[in-house]
Amino acid sequence: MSRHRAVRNLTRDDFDDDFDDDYDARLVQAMLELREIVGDDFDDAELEETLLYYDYSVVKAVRWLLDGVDPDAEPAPKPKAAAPAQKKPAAAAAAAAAAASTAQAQSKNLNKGNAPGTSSPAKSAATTPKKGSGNNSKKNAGSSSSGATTVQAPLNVMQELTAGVKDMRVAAAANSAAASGATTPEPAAPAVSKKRVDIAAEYAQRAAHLNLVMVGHVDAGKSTLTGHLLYQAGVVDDRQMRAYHRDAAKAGKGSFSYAWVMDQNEQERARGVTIDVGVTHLTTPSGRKVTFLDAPGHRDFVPNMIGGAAQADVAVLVVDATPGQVEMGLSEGQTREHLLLVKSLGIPRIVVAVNKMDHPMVNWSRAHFERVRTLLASFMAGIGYNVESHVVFVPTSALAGENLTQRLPHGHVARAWYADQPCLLDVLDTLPIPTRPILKPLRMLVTDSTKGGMASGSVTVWGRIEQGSTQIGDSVMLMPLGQDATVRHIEVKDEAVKWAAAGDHVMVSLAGPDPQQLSAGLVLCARDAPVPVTNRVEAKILVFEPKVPITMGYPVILHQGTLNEPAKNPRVLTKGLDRAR
Ligand SMILES: Nc1nc2c(ncn2[C@@H]2O[C@H](COP(=O)(O)OP(=O)(O)OP(=O)(O)O)[C@@H](O)[C@H]2O)c(=O)[nH]1
Repeated sequence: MSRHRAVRNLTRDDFDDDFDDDYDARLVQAMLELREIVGDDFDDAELEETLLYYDYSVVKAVRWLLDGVDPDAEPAPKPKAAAPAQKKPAAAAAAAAAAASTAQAQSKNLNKGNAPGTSSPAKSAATTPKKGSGNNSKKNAGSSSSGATTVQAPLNVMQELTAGVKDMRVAAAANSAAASGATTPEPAAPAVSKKRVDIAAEYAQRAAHLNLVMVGHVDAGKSTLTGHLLYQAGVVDDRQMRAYHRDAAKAGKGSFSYAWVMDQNEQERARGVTIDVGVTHLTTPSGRKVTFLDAPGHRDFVPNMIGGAAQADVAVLVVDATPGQVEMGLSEGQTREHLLLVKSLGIPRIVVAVNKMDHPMVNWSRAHFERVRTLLASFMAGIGYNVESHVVFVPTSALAGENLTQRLPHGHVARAWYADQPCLLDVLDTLPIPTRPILKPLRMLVTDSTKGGMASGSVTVWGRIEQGSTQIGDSVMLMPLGQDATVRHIEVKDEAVKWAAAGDHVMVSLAGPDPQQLSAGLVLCARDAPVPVTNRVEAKILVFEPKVPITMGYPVILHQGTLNEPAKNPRVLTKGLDRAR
């Protein structure tokens, strides 16, 4: 790009002495980034002009070009100049260019003697960018309750507390920002662009998607079951599986070879326990997409398990059918703890895989299966599950791969009592798919992040979209940082996509945010409807079997996705006995 090129009415020669190579490099970099996002619908001059206007901010330029929204617009009484061009008349473009010139000059302290009337940068409300924005603006303003500092409505269950906690965490970090004047940003005018994907329409065409979390006591067989299921479903091919068998046997862990499909890191394999939540996907025979979150069963990793369960629609509880194991898991083990957590997180349905049915002490005995079913059903009913309608029991052998993706074959020892009944995959294929709030403003809880990504100068975040949707080019915001960002790349199930919606586990590359400030627990929000910031959460808490009285000052840890924070000054407002339902 030429260094002295005229940009419509804005000519660099006007202040050539003050442009240096640094500025050229910034412009070239910004041009490249902007081009990557907006595609070929705008010519170089338009991109350059917009970037100059917005002081090289790619995020703002995208906002203007794709959404038709001036990100710097304020409700000023008298517009002083137009925002930069989005296919607009030459006169307006000239005004914008002049304004850009002024803004640029000011930003570099050029003090070139600006013409009267253009002495302030043209960052006031300039043009009404696109039709329809007014109505949406009102709608969004109502739904975002900007500036709220207290979550007012008492919430019904602990699942709601978790939602509230998001705000609390947001507030905790925002408090420091508030000291420097930062507050919950005002909702900006929403965007409507002809280039945008109609996500609601595309979503209606898309295959159903279900998120499952595998929970249960340590060694019940969660990873083996998930790994074997993936192998039988063809997600893991024969060659890969042979390598797992070979490597596991070499390490003296032959019985864990299917678990190695899920337990990928060295520590997990050496210890024979899951530590991190493994995420995998398969497509069922009916075409629905299922995401598996393989949670750790060991008590040391319960916070990781909560992080996984918080992202799930349904829990698959894996229990060891060998004598004494269910009793143990239910008395002090993680079967009990996981069930309580799953219930408190609001997961409405449970599929129980009564596993290790092949074990010589069980040998696919109906009596063992029924014993396990009775014990668990009684416990689950006690914590509020409607076992009849919301819990399904399936006998399985994860190790032998029986009753996972195929029903028990003729001649199988259990056919006398389980003939032609559903295998695990059949059950997963018929579970109801929850309704997703895709039309609400974007909320994605960041569970992990890194500097860099699929495009230069970006950061990458992972998480599940809780509500709303996003697409490439979207203006978004990381809260509570209040940092603007532009969506540059999206992956769902390891595939690049143009958009993603509520329920999707996504990897999103963003242009704009400061990589140093990234952390789990941030919320990626719609720019025009950011999540409100608060430092108080009022919640109704579901308490299971309290062992000590809960009083003022009782220490409370709040879990939000992968983030765990002690609550400050917890106070009990009202007490009441209300059985869990
Ligand atoms: N006999 C028998 N053994 C099984 C079965 N499923 C798993 N196992 C064994 O149980 C042990 C633990 O299996 P994992 O899959 O690692 O158990 P897990 O529940 O994922 O363990 P964590 O994730 O660490 O809680 C391994 O030795 C498996 O081979 C089964 O169906 N039958």
